[in-house]
Amino acid sequence: MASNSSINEDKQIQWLENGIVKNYINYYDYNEFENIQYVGSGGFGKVYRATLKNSDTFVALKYIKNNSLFIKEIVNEIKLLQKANLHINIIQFFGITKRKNNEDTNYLLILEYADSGTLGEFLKDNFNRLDWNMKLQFAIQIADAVSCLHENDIIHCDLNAGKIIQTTDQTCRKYYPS
Ligand SMILES: Nc1ncnc2c1ncn2[C@@H]1O[C@H](COP(=O)(O)OP(=O)(O)OP(=O)(O)O)[C@@H](O)[C@H]1O
Repeated sequence: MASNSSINEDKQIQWLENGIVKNYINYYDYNEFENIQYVGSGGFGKVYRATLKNSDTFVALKYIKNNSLFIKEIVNEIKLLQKANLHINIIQFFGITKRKNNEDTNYLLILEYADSGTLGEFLKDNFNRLDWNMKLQFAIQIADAVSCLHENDIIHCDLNAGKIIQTTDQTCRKYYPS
């Protein structure tokens, strides 16, 4: 008899596969990515930087470990990201891809790539150089993004300077609503 966790896992995988077939989730073939480089690890898996073939634009590929807990997590993250996908200070979600790993299939989220590290790293190096105008800009952007999350009934639960990542344009900060 199938256990509860494997039934749940099947349901989550079904949701992902339906999303691909019915086009409520954009799907990209893993072979379309190149220049794949490791960026860092989090609680749920690893993050890589990559480009799509024939494109110079970087994306982040967030690999989620393959078991029922993490499949649930990836489905949850996709639902959250799709709700808050249009805010300038929230990392954009582009779709998913799949990577075959022997018998297993791993799903990866395709996200906008933030190329300038975390706000925490930035503050470590620049804290004494910040003027009030910059501090105000940070506060406005953070409050604006959090307000967008709350309008969509999302609570971040772990917002800190290590979870805020930056793009080259140092005036634009991005948040990841997981
Ligand atoms: N879209 C992205 N662009 C650039 N770097 C990213 C992106 N997403 C995550 N990273 C970096 O990859 C690393 C792992 O991120 P990840 O989101 O998996 O872990 P985390 O921030 O600890 O959150 P979690 O609570 O999900 O474990 C971190 O160093 C993070 O700054």
